[in-house]
Amino acid sequence: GCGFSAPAGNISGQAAGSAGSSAGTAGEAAKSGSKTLVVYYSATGRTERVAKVIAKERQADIVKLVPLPDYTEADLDYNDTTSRVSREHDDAALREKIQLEKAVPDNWSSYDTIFIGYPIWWGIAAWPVDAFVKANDFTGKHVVTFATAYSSPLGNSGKLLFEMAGGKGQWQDGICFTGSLSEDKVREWVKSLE
Ligand SMILES: Cc1cc2nc3c(=O)[nH]c(=O)nc-3n(C[C@H](O)[C@H](O)[C@H](O)COP(=O)(O)O)c2cc1C
Repeated sequence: GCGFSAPAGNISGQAAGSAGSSAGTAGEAAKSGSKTLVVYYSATGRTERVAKVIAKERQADIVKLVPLPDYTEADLDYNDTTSRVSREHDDAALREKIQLEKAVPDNWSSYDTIFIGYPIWWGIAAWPVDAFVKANDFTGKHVVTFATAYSSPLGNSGKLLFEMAGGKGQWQDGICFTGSLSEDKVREWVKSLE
């Protein structure tokens, strides 16, 4: 078995754009000169939803990682042992060959905090993120990982990415959102980091 079960429910719709303002957060960030970037990969949109809430909450820039070529629905079929993800899962050499449309975000050196988001694939970070982590220097940066999954935790996904980054930067395990996504829960988590 693949060790994970189907989601308990669909993404629950939360009204976007609450009346709450994050101006205070932005003000504090501006004062300390801190600049945040949210970088994510998302195959089916769940991690993207979380990433957008984080970026809004932190007044951060946001960048989506796009694999070249991108994954089709058939590529993502983990029940098919011959699908692209299944073959990549079985063969680390294939994972290492994955290219991104753009691996180095614009103005990389201007950010001191980087949120990295990804879906959990077979217990680890979806591997399109690997190419991003390997292509950038995290020296002096504070990194927070986050993920979405049906049921799996972050596990050692963050530790593995930290190793791929050559042990550079100050990395902190964030959170893995499972089951139905709640934008309120994402906001709560972001606030708890401050
Ligand atoms: C190839 C593949 C492997 C997956 N492996 C796991 C897993 O090990 N544990 C889990 O809980 N969910 C797993 N899932 C489910 C995804 O983690 C989950 O649907 C995630 O929220 C998708 O995020 P996205 O919409 O940003 O791509 C897997 C999905 C795919 C496509």
